[in-house]
Amino acid sequence: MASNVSELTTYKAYLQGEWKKSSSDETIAIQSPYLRKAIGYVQAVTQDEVDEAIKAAHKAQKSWAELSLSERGAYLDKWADELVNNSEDIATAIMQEVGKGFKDAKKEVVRTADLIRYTVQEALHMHGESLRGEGFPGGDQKKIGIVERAPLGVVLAISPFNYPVNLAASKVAPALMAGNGVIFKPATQGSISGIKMIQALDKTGLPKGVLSLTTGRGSVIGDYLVEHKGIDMISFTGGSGTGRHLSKQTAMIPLVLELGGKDPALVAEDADMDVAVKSIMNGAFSYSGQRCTAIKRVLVNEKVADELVDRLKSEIEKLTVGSPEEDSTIVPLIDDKSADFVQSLIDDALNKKATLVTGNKRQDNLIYPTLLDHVTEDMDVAWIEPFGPVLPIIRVKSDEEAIELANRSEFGLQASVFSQDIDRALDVARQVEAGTVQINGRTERGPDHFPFLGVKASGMGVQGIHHSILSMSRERVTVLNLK
Ligand SMILES: NC(=O)C1=CN([C@@H]2O[C@H](COP(=O)(O)OP(=O)(O)OC[C@H]3O[C@@H](n4cnc5c(N)ncnc54)[C@H](OP(=O)(O)O)[C@@H]3O)[C@@H](O)[C@H]2O)C=CC1
Ligand SMILES: O=C(O)[C@H](O)COP(=O)(O)O
Repeated sequence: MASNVSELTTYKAYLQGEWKKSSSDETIAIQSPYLRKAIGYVQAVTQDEVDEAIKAAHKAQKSWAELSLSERGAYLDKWADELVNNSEDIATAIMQEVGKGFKDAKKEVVRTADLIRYTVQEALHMHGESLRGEGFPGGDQKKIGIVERAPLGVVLAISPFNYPVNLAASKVAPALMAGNGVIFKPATQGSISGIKMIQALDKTGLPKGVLSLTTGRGSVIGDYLVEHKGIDMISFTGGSGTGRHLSKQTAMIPLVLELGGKDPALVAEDADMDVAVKSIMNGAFSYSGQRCTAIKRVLVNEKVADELVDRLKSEIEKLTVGSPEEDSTIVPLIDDKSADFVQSLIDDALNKKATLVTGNKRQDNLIYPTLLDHVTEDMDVAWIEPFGPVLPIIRVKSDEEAIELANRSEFGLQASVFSQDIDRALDVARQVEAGTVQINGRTERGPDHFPFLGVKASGMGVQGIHHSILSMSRERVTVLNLK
C-alpha cells in the first residue's frame, strides 16, 4: 500500500455515482508487467464503503428495473459508443496495466462494444411465455400461467486480470439489461482499465447508485463482498482456487463461476497438419498463453508426433518476443510470481527427463515460448495450468488413450480435436469432458453469443450473452384464474 503519491494518477473509486477517494486514505500501486514500475494508484475501498454502495445499489435498482428495456438499452448503447470513442486511451491502459499487445488491447475494447450492443438486442428480443392449465391432467382452460423474467437484485461482478474490460463488461452489461444493480470488483491488476471502462459508462448519465466500482485487494474486500447479505447473485471469472473458495463462502445465492483450464488439443494421425499447427500455435501462445482457453497440452498420435513437433518448433522460433508496445506475441507475464511458477513447471518436467525442443529462456518475467516433448504423467506440466507460454507434448497410441488422458484432468473448459474424418472427430468430441469441444479449430470463448462454460474444476453455470442474461434474472410466474 502507498499513500500521498503525487506524480502518477491516483484514480478514484466510483461509489454511488460519484468519483471518490476512499476514506481509508490508502491506495494500491498498479505495477506494469513490462515497464516494471508503477503506472498509477487505485483506491483501497473500505468495508463501510462497500456497505454504502450495496445499499445504494438496492435503492437505485428499483427505479432502474422500472425503466423499459429500450430505455435501459439506450444507456448501454451510449456506453458502447463511448468505449469506441475512447478506445485508444482504454487500450493503452490495458496494454500498460496487463501487458497485452496494443492491437489486441484495442480489439478487446471493440469486441466489448459489440458485446454490449448485442446484449441490448438480445434482451430486447427475449420473450416470456404463457402456459395453459389444461395442458396438465386435471387442469382447465381458465388457468393461465404468465412467465416473465425479473431481476435478481444486486449482482456482484468479479473479473480477472487478463481481459480487464471484456470479461468485466460481459457481466456488467447483462446484469444491467436484466434490471439489476451492480457492484463491480475488478482484478487489482486490471483496475485502471476497469475504471476507464466505467468512466465511459458514467458519461451516459447512468442513474446514480445503479453501479458502483469497488477497487481493492480480493484478499482484503473479496470475502466481505462475497459474503455480504446485500448481494443477490455473483458472477465470477478467475482461478479455480479462488472460485472454489468463493463457492464455500456463499450460501443460497446463484453463483456463476468461469475458472481455469488445461485445454487439450487431441491430434489424430489423419489430421490436416496445416490446420492443427496453425490452431495450436494461435491457441497456445497468443498473449503468452494467459488465456483460460489457451491450448495447454497436446495429445498427439505417435505416428505424426515427430512431424507435429518439428513444425511447431519452427513456428515457435518465428514468434515475436518482447514488448506489448510492439505487438509481440510473447510478452512479459503479469508478474514475477507467475513467471517463477511457469519456470518451476518447466524445471520439474526437465528434471523428470522431458525433452526440451525449444525455449526455456527467461528475462525477469519474460518467459520465452517453450515446447516440451515426451512429457509423461508424472510431470506437473501434464496437469497444472501454467498461464504462460509453455506447451507440453504427450504422445499417445490411440484416440482412446488421448480421451482418457484428456478426461483425467481436473479441468474441463474446452478441447480441440483435429482429424479429417468428421465422424471420428465427432465421436472423440462427444467423449471429451469439456464445456466446449472445437473440431479442427483453436479453443476460444468467442463468438460471444455462444454458450461459454466449464465443467469439473473449470466452472459452474453458463456465460455467453443469452445465458448470462438468464443467469442474472429469474422466472416470475403470475397465474390468471379466470371466472
Ligand atoms: N474460464 C474463464 O472464463 C476464465 C478463467 N480465467 C482464470 O483466471 C485465472 C487468472 O486470473 P486471475 O486474475 O489471476 O485470477 P484470480 O482468481 O487470482 O482473481 C480473479 C478475481 O478474483 C478476485 N479475488 C481474489 N480473492 C478473492 C476473494 N477471496 N474473494 C473475492 N474475490 C477475490 C481477484 O481480485 P484481486 O486481483 O484483487 O486479487 C480478481 O478480481 C486463471 O486461472 C484463468 O484460467 C481467466 C479468464 C477467463
Ligand atoms: O479469459 C479468457 O481467457 C477468456 O475467457 C478466453 O477468451 P478468448 O478465448 O476469446 O481469448
